[in-house]
Amino acid sequence: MTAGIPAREDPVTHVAELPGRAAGYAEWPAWADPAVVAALRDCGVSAPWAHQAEAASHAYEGRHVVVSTGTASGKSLAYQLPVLSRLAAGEKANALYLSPTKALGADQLRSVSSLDVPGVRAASFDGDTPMVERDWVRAHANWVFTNPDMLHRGILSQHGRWAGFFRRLGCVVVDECHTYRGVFGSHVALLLRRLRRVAEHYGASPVFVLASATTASPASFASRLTGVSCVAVTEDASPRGARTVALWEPPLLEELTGENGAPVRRSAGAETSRILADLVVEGARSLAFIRSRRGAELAALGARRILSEVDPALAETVAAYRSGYLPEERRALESALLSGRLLGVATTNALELGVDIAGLDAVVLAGYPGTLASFWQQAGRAGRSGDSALVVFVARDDPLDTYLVHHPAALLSRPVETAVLDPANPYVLAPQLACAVAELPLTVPELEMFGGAAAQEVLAELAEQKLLRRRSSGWYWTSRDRPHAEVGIRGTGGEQIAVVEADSGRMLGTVDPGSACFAVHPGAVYLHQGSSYVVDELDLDQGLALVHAENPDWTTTPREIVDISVLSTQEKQDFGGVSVCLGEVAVTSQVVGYLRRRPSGEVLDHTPLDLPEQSLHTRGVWYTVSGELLGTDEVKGARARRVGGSEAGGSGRPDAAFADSARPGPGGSEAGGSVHPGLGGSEVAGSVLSGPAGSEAAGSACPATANDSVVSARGVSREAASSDADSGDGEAGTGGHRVGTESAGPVGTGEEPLASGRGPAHEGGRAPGSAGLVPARVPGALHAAEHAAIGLLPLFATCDRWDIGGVSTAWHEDTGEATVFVHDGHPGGAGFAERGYAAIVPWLAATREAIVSCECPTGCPSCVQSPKCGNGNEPLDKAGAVAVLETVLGALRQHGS
Ligand SMILES: Nc1ncnc2c1ncn2[C@@H]1O[C@H](COP(=O)(O)OP(=O)(O)OP(=O)(O)O)[C@@H](O)[C@H]1O
Repeated sequence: MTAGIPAREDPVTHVAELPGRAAGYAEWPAWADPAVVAALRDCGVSAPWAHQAEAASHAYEGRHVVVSTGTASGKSLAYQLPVLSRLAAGEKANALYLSPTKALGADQLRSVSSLDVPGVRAASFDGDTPMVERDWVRAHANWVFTNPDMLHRGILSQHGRWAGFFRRLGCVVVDECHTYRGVFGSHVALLLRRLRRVAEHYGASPVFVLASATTASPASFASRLTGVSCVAVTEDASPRGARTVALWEPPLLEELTGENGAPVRRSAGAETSRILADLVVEGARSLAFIRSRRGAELAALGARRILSEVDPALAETVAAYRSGYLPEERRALESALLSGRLLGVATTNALELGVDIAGLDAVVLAGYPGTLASFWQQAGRAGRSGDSALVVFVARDDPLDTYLVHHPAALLSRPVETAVLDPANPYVLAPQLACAVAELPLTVPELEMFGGAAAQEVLAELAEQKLLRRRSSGWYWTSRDRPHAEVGIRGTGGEQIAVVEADSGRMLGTVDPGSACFAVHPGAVYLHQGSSYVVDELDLDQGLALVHAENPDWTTTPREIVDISVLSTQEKQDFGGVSVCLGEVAVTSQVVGYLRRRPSGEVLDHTPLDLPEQSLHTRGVWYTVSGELLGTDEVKGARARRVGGSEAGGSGRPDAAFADSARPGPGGSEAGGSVHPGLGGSEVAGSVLSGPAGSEAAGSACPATANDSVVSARGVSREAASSDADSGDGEAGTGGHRVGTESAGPVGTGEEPLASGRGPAHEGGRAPGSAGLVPARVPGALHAAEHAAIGLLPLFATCDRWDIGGVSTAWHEDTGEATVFVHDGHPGGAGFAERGYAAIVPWLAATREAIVSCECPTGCPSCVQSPKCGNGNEPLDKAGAVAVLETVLGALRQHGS
C-alpha cells in the first residue's frame, strides 16, 4: 500500500505484529441439549471454547454472569447454549435479548434462527418490526430480540400485553453491555431495574447474561448496570489469527496551508478512501470505520471514484453503511457484505458491534474512535476467520490522533477502560421513576433498587408536580397518559426527524431531533448513499425535512449562537486569584445561519436562518482568573451584548468569548447514545503526564460535532457542523501539523516568545502581572487554553470529545472574571465535569504540557486550533494560553493543600 511513496514521506509511523493464539477447548456441558449441540456442530462449532462453557454453565445454573472477552471470541454461544437448551427441552424459559443497535439485533436473530433448533420461536421486536407481526411476537415468540429503546417504549410501557411472555421469562441477555455508559448507560441501568420489577410482578426472576468487550472490572460494571451481583468470565480461550497493525499519518500537502499559515495534512477521510480502494483492488474484503455519517458516505464515494478509473465493476463492490438508512437497505448491505458481493464498506460505528462478518481481511480506522474499547472492537472485525489480517489506523489531523500514531504504546499496550454510569443522576432518575411508577405502583421496599434516598427525593418532587400521588402503600401514577414517549433514553430527546424527498415522497432516512437543526436545516446539503440532496424545508413540529436531489459543488456549515450561564455552584475552591468550580450550567444554543463553502474551504456566502433555540441544563467545571493575576484589571467591563461571531472574534475585544459546545456525536446516533467508554482515568493520566511526550496529546480537539464559536460574554455564536459533517473526514483537509515526538521539552513560561506570531504579544505588548497579558490578548489566550483543555479531558474522564463542550470568556457575568468553562454535553451531566474538577491539576498540567510541546509557532490543529472554528481560529494565542495555564497552575499549587 505504500509502494511508490518515497521513504521520507512514508505515512506509516509504526507497525505492530500481534501474534496469534491457539484455541482452548472444553467439553460440551452435560446439561446442553443434544439438539442444540448438533445444530452448533453443524455450524462448525465442534466444541465450546473454555470461556464459553464456563459462562454458559453459570447462566444455566442461575448465576448472573458477564463474559468479557475479545472481539469474535464467541460470546454469543455463551448465552445461546443455555437459552436454546432450555427452550429445546420444552421448558417455559423465555429469553429477552437486548442489543444497543438494530444491526446487531438482526445479526443475532439471524444466527439463532439459522440453528433451527426445534421448539425455539425467535423473533425481533424493534422499530423495524411491521405492526402486523407484533401481535404474533407478543403471543408466540419465546426468544425476543429487541433493544433498550423498544423495551422502554414498546414493551414495559404496555407490559400487560406481554404478560404471558413475562410469566415465562427465564433469561435476559444484555449484549455489548460495555456500550451502556454515561447518560445512556444510566438510563439502561434503571431500565433493567424496571424490567426486573415487571418480571417479578409476573412471578419471574430471570438470570442476566451479559456480554462485553474486554473491559476493566467487568463484574462490578455488570453488577452496577443490572443491579444484581454478577460473576465475570474473562479468560479468553478463542483462537486468534495474527494481525498486523499499521499506524498511519497522512502526509502534509506542500501546496496548501491552513488557517493562520498552519501546514495542511491530507484528510483522514481522503486517505481512507485511497487505502480502501487499494484493498479492494487486491481483492481484500475490508471495512473502513469513519466517525461520522457524512464521512462514511464521502469515503465510500471517494473509493468508488478511484476504483471506477481502474475498473468500473470494482466500483460497484464498495458501499457506505450507517444508521439512518431504511431497514431493508441495511439488511441488503449486511447480506451483500456477508456474501462477499461487496468488498469494501465504509461505515460508521453502526457496524462496530457484533455483526458477524467472517473473513474480513482488513479494517481501516479513520480516526481514533474515542476509546480503546471501540478501537479494539473495530480492529477485531479483521481476521475473524483465524487468518492473518491487516488493521490500519489513519490519524485525523487532531491532537489525540497525532499523539497516538507517534506513541503506539498508548494505543496498543494500554488496558481497556471501564465504563462509567450514574443511575443516581436526577435527570435520569426522575423520568425513569415516572415510567416505573406508571408501569406499576412503586412500594417503599422497592425504593432500594432505584437508589434509596435519592429515589425518595425525586419521587417527592414528582409528587409535588402532581405527576404522582403518594399513598401509604406507595407511589401511584395519576395521569391517564404514560410518560414513556416523552422519555428519550439516548439523550437525543424526542422523535426522529424523517428526511423525505419531496418529489417522490420517498423517505430517505432519519435524523436525531437534537441534530436536526444542524444536519437538515433549510439549505443544508444532505448526503444519502452517495447521493446528494438539498433541504428545502425543516418542520420540527411535524418531524419532517423535505429535500430535493441536487449535487452542488459546495458544502454547508451551520452557524450557531451559544449562551452559557451558571445556575448553581456546588463546589468552589479559591486559590488566591484563581477559583475552580463545579456546578450546574445552562447552555443555550440556536442555529442562526449557515455558510456555503467550496471544497477548498472558500466561503461563498452566509445565509441567516430562523430556527428555535435549544437549551441544555448540565454540569460544568470552570476556572476563573482574576484580572490581577492576568495582569488585566481593566478587562472588567460592562456586560457584553450578544454579538455576531466574526464581529466579536475579529475584534479581539477582551469581552469576547468562545465556545465549543457538545452535541451527541456520530457515536451517539449510530450505536446508541455516546456509546464508547472513555479512556481510563488514572493509567492514562499517568502516561500523559509521564513526560513531555505525553503532552503532545494536546488538543484543539473540539468535540467532533461542536465547533468553536465566537461570543460575547453571554452570547456565543459558532459555526457548527452537523452531526453528519462533524468529523471533517472526507472533506478537504483543514489543517495539519507534524508534532515533534521527543524534541519538545517543557518550555514556555509565557515570558519567552514561545508562540504568538501576531497581535500584541508579538509587538511586545505585555502588561505587568502574573500572566503578563495585556487585555487584548486575554480572549485568544483563554480560547486556546479552552480548546486544549477540551482535547485533554477525555484522558481524565471516561468520555470522548463528543460528550463535552466549553466556553471561554475574558469576562463572564456570573463569575465576574475571566472564565473557562468545560461542560458535559448531556442534560443533567454525565459525570465528566466532576472528573475534570477532581483532576484539575493533572488535567490543566497536561493541557499546558500539550501546548508547550507542540512545535508549531502560533497554533495548529495538533495543539490549539480547531478545524471548524467559527471564527477561523481567531483569536488564538498559543503563548498566552501557556501563560494563563501556568498562572492558574501556579496558584493551584501554591494555595492548594
Ligand atoms: N467454539 C467455537 N468453535 C468454533 N467457532 C466458534 C465457536 N464459538 C463461536 N464460533 C464462531 O466465532 C464467530 C464469532 O462468534 P461471536 O459473533 O459469537 O463472537 P462475539 O464474541 O460475540 O463477537 P463480538 O466481539 O462481535 O461481540 C462466529 O462465526 C461463531 O460461529
